[in-house]
Amino acid sequence: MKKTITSNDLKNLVNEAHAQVKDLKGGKNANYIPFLDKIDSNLFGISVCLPSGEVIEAGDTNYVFGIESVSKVYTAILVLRQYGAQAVLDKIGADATGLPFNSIMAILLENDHPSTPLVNAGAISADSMVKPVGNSEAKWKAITDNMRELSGSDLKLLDELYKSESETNFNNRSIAWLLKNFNRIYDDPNMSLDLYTRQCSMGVTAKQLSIAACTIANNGLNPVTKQQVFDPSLSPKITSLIATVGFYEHTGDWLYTSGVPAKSGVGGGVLGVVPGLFGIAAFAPPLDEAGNSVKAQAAIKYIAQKLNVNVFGGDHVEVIN
Ligand SMILES: NC(=O)CC[C@H](N)C(=O)O
Repeated sequence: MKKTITSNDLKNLVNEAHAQVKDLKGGKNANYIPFLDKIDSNLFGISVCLPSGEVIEAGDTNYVFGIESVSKVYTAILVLRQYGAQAVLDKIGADATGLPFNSIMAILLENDHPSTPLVNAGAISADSMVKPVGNSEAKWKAITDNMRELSGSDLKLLDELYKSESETNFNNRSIAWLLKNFNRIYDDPNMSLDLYTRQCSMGVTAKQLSIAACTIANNGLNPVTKQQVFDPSLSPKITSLIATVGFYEHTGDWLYTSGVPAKSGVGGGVLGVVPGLFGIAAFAPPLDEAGNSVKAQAAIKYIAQKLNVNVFGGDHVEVIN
C-alpha cells in the first residue's frame, strides 16, 4: 500500500516510541571495556533523518557515546569507495558468521576468510586495506574524513575509551595476528589493530548516526551537506552487509522481527537503514547477550511496525512536509 504521512506525524511517532520504550528494563552495559561500564544506563535517544535533510529527534540525541562496532559500517564504506565492491568481496567477504562479533572460531571455520567487514576480524582487515597502505597517519585521516563526510560533522576521539580499549583488547590482538597468518592483513597487523581500536573509540551522537544512515538510505548523497559521499551503486552493497550480519548471531531474529537492516555497537548505538525513506538511529547503553542495545532495538521496531515499513514488504511510505 502507498501511504503519505507528514513529518509532523513522524515527529509524534518518534516521541511516542521514546515514551513507550524509555522505562523498558533489561540488558546491561558492556563491561569488558571498563569505560563503557561506567556510562549512565538511563541515557536514551532516537533520531530519524529524512532525505530532505530534516532530522527528527527525541531524548538524548546529542550525547556523545562510543561508536564501537557501528564504525565498521563507515570503514566498510571507505574500502568500498577505495577498492570497489568486487575487491571487498574477494579480500574480505560478505557472509554472515552466525557467531559473536569477536569470534576467532569464525575465522577458522571460514578457512582463512574474515567473512564480512562488519565483524571484528573483517573490520581489522578493512583497516589494513585503507589507503595509503603503510602510512598510519594518512590512513587515520582517510578514516576520519570519511566519518565526517558520512555524518555531516566531525566525530571526536574519546581518549579515555581509546585507552581503556587499548589496554584490554587481548582477543582482538589474537585476531589481528591470526589474520596475518592467513594472509588477510594487507598492512602491518599492529597498525591495523590500532586503527580499528581508535575508530571504535570515536565519539558520536545519535543525530550524527542517523545522518550517516540516511546517507546510505539516500544512495550516498548526504542529505544535510548535499555532498555525494559515495557512488550510488555502493548503497545496496553496504545495506546488504548490514542486513546480513549487523546484529551478529541475532541478525536473523532481528531482521525477521523488524524488517530494518541495522548495525549495532557495544557503546549502545544502533544505525538502521530504510532505503529511500530514512536513516534511523537510537542509543541506550544496556545491551542484550549478543551486545545489541535493548532499548534501541525496541525503539526502531516500534517505529517500523507503526509505519509498517519493512525492506521485505510492508507499505510504501512517503514523508511530506
Ligand atoms: N560489538 C562491538 O561494538 C565491539 C567493538 C569493540 N571495539 C570490540 O572490538 O570488541
